[in-house]
Amino acid sequence: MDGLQKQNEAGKAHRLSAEERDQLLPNLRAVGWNELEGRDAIFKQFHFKDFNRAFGFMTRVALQAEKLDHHPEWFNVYNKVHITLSTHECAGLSERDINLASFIEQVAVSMT
Ligand SMILES: C[C@H](O)[C@H](O)[C@H]1CNC2=NC(N)=NC(=O)C2=N1
Repeated sequence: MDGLQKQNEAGKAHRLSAEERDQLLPNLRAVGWNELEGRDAIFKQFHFKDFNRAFGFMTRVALQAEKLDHHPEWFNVYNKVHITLSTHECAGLSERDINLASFIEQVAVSMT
């Protein structure tokens, strides 16, 4: 299945409404995700024990990102991984970002 088919199946992404944000963001805020200023995106910094853990985490996230056809913007130095999530298609935060962030949290918990 190609990216376009997957996107059509998933439907077109829409920017989350204020009500959707009120419902979906508190859980992520509680575990350290924050909205960026000046851009409709969410951001979190992860710290691992060492590079092996950080890169193992990134590998697992990368495989899922490819499956979802939704990819993180990220930055890694040694044991730190900084992640920004946003949706190009709607130029802002969509449910796809919330879903990927939730998956990332599960992986992070299993790596620490
Ligand atoms: C053509 C391709 O399906 C799109 O560009 C996908 C790929 N990965 C993506 N990742 C993210 N974070 N946002 C997107 O809108 C997005 N779109």
